[in-house]
Amino acid sequence: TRSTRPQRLLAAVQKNATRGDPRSVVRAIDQFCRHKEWAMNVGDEKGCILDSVVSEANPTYVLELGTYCGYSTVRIASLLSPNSKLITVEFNPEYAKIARQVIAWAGLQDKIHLVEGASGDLIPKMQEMFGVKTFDLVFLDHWKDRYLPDTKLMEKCGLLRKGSILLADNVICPGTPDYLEYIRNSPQYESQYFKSHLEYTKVEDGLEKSVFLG
Ligand SMILES: Cc1ncnc2c1ncn2[C@@H]1O[C@H](/C=C/CNC(=O)c2cc(-c3ccc(F)cc3)cc(O)c2O)[C@@H](O)[C@H]1O
Ligand SMILES: [Mg+2]
Repeated sequence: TRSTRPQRLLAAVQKNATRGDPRSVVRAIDQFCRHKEWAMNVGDEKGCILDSVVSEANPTYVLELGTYCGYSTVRIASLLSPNSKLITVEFNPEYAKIARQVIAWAGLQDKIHLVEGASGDLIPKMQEMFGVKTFDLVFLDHWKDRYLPDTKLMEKCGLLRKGSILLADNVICPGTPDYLEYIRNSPQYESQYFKSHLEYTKVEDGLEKSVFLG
C-alpha cells in the first residue's frame, strides 16, 4: 500500500539529517515540507518565534499538545537545559510511531516523554504520571477547538503557576476564535500576538503568547 505523508517525512529525516543532531532534523523536515510535501509543522518562520519564547522562558517542565511528527517537539527539546523535561501528547498511534522515530533520530529521547492518548484524559493525570507540579511552558498545536477546553482544564487541575506561559499556534489560520476571545479578555492572562505566516506559505498566521498571572 502507498506510504503516508508522515512516513515520507520520516524517510526524508533518515536520509538527510545527521543522527543525534536535532537542528539537522528540523532543517530536513523544513526542506521536505517546503520543496516536496506541505505538512502541518509549526515550520521555520513561526519556529524562530517559538525558539525565542522557549529560550527566554528556559523552562524546566514543558507540555506540548499535539505531537504530530515531532517537529516542534524536537525544536523545543533541543533548547532545553539538561534536567528539564518535555511531555508531548498525541492520540493518533500512527503519528506517535513516526514521532518516536523522529525524536530518536534527533537523539532527544531522554528529554522527551511522548504519551499516547487524548489531552482531555491525560491532563488530569500529569501530576500522578510524571510527578509534575506545574508546567512552565505549554505549546498548544492540536485540534483548534480543544485549545480552550484544555486551557480551562489545566487551570482546574492546578497545572499553571504565576508566570506559566501558554504559546498557541494557528490563532489566525486555521484560527482559534473562542480561545483568543477567552485568553485576551481574561484578567488572569497577559497576552501578546506574534504575527507571522502559515508554515511554508505567505498566508497570515501567528502565535499567541499568554502569561498566566495566577
Ligand atoms: C485532543 C487531542 N489529544 C491528543 N492529540 C491530539 C488531539 N487533537 C489533535 N491531536 C493530534 O495533534 C495533531 C493535530 C493537529 C491539528 N493541527 C491542525 O489542524 C493544523 C492545521 C493547519 C492548516 C492550515 C491551513 C490549511 F489550509 C490546512 C491546515 C496548520 C497547522 O499548523 C495546524 O496545527 C495530530 O497529530 C492529532 O492526532
Ligand atoms: Mg499548527
